[in-house]
Amino acid sequence: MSIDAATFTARISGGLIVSCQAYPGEAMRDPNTMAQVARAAVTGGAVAIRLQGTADIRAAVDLDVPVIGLWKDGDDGVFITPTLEHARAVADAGADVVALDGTRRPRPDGLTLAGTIAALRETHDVLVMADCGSLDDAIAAEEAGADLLGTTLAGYTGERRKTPGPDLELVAQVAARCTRPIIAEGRIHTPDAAAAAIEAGATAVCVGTAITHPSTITSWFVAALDARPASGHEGSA
Ligand SMILES: CC(=O)N[C@H](C=O)[C@@H](O)[C@H](O)[C@H](O)COP(=O)(O)O
Repeated sequence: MSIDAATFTARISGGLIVSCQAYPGEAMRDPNTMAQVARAAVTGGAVAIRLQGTADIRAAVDLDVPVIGLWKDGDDGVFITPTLEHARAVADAGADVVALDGTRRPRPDGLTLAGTIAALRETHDVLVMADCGSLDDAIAAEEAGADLLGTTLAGYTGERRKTPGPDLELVAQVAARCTRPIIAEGRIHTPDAAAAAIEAGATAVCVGTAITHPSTITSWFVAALDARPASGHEGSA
């Protein structure tokens, strides 16, 4: 399905987008598994789903909420849908919105962000979400023609401190300077943090790890238990 920017924005406004991703080598790295997790998130009220990889996007074509698709190639530098070719493949797989690196860093194919978005639009009727790491990124991405601005890369590009929770200061800065809808994304680990991101000016929030990455969630609980002095009630043998 193709969806226009106004309709998409209305659908996600004030809502929760759930990012369903498993990383290379992980137990849940399987398109059908991710599609099932996505369906469960929709049951819980997700207004849109973010999926990584063309196979995962194709496996979730039956979702009745819009899909934000991306293709991570590597994990260093420009790796979120880094080239026009990646962006076209994500659109071909059926994503309604193509999320791509929205930073000002050089892209591996030598295109600018504006050139990438323009060329993608020549061949595909999709929206573009720019994953940004700073206010300057967001301003440049808006000028380049992005439909949506994400704070996805805040804390990962060297321009912003990696805050323990969401970078609410950046959300507020982007809201004050830019006109495109803002998706607050990155390290939103609690319902209160999600609400705070909307208060800071986000149009919608996107949560990944805290909902869909059981290994990390488990490690949070384990760390909390390990941090306690050894005094648990062990019962009698
Ligand atoms: C920086 C980067 O590579 N972010 C990725 C973007 O798709 C994902 O690994 C994150 O899980 C996603 O942004 C959601 O964030 P969080 O998992 O913190 O809720």
